[in-house]
Amino acid sequence: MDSQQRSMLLESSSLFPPPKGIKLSYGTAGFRADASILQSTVFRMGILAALRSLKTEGAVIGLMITASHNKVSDNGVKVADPNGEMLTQHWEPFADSLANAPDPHSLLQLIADFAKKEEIPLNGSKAAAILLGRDTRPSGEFLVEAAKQGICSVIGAAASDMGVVTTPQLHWMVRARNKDLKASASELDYFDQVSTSFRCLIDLIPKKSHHGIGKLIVDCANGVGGEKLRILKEKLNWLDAEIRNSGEQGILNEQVGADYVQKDKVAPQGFGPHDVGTRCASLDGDADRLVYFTIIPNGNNQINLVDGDKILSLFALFIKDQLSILTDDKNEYQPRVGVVQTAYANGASTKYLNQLGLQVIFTPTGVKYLHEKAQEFDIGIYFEANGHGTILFSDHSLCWLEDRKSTEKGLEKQNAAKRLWAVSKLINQAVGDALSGLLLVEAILQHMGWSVDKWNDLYHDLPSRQLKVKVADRTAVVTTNAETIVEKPPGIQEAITALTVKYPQGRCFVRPSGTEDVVRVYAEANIQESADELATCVAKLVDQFLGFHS
Ligand SMILES: CC(=O)N[C@H]1[C@@H](OP(=O)(O)O)O[C@H](CO)[C@@H](O)[C@@H]1O
Ligand SMILES: [Mg+2]
Repeated sequence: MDSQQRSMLLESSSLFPPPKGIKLSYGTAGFRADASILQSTVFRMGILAALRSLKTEGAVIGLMITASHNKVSDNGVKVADPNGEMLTQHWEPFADSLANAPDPHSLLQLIADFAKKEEIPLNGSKAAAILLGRDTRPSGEFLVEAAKQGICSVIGAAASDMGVVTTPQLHWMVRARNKDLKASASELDYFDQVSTSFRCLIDLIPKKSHHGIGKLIVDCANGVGGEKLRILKEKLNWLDAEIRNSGEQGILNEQVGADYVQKDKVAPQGFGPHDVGTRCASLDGDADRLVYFTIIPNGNNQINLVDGDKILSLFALFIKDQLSILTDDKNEYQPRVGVVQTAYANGASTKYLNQLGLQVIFTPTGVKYLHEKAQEFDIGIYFEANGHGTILFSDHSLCWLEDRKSTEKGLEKQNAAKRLWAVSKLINQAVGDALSGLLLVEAILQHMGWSVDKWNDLYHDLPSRQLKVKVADRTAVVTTNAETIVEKPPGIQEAITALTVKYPQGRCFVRPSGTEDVVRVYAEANIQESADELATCVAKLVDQFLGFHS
């Protein structure tokens, strides 16, 4: 590292002292904490993003400032790699050390050692490019400034501020700039691609199933999704959607949004008995999660939840149908389709997907794991139960589709190829995206002529319950087998198993959250009372083993 670089880093980092007595961790989805303590972390992630760009031959790297579904006073930061995916896991320990370095000199030493090990040129000879985005949190403004200062303290690095965007939009732009070589890919290009491919799917609907499926109402969590959906709606003359909770009045994520709706299984604020019978959807604060629901008549705000597992099942079914039109000759090339879930997937969904003849694979929680697994297939579909997911198409499957849609003689086959091609353009190839996911759900329902109830009837969820337990040190919980078994502390797994076997169709697991300071408990059983009871008993167990008892 040359001396100018050294002094720039020392000088700028002295302006951003880290919070005292707090250990930060990159976690399931980047750093998250109360926004007031995050300036130094975001500044340092600006440096990391610049180093990552230098390491990847000047590829564009993304830096998103968001705390997703967490409360408005929180914020967070995560890095997007060149193809728009989450930062490579191999750099996470470096992110942790950077965030926790106690003073400018130790920070400098860490950077120098890491740059040497990774052979990153730090002499100003190469350029680095970073795209910045943020959600609607007020703290985003000053945190973006901290990120810019971090980026600018690496010689040769330049930041482009994309302003307020959804998390998936930022990932999409990063990918487009690197992979599709659209150097100027912007939000407008995103809207163009998404709306064009959506229209293409609608135009390809066979005439006989062309009957309306009625209005959709979307809860936008008082976050960034409201404004973006409004823009999309203007571009699409076919989208009968009413936008609610767009942030003009209510508070971000407060009794609204996909996380609230999915975890508490109640209607968000602003929804009520007058919405009975209407198809409703909910986005989270940064619009990378999507769930659907309907309001139960006289149900005291209770809902029928149509979660990520059911969105996954709808997508899988549609893709399977189109592929079977396209490849009815068994001698033909058959793309390998795979489905990826986590332990939070409802057992009934896994059973349904298996019955469809699909290969289902489990990974630990966190889209970085699901995404990685889905990439092993020609068409990989992944979803977390909470509504985060997408469909990945391999380069090989895209070439095949491209060829089939132009050379195929039969109209039906040609249309099936065109539909699958449009799906690959509509659905975000970088990360789960509530807006493009919503448009794909709407297009498929319209294609099938299905009501939301018909969709929800694909299978019936096993009753489940999720609880959180505050413990002294959640890192004391170590799990294995895609988080379904607890290895440490010793004895707790045996106790959980002994409780679980008492309930018909019982399934239960615990794991430390990667985004909150809690241990999560998940229980499933044949009836709701049993799922509730099992979850409560296991939560007590967790408290006995790990609670604040001296
Ligand atoms: C049970 C649950 O919903 N967990 C969520 C939550 O992670 P935890 O590690 O469980 O806190 O936030 C992650 C990031 O948004 C998301 O990927 C994950 O699915
Ligand atoms: Mg989110």
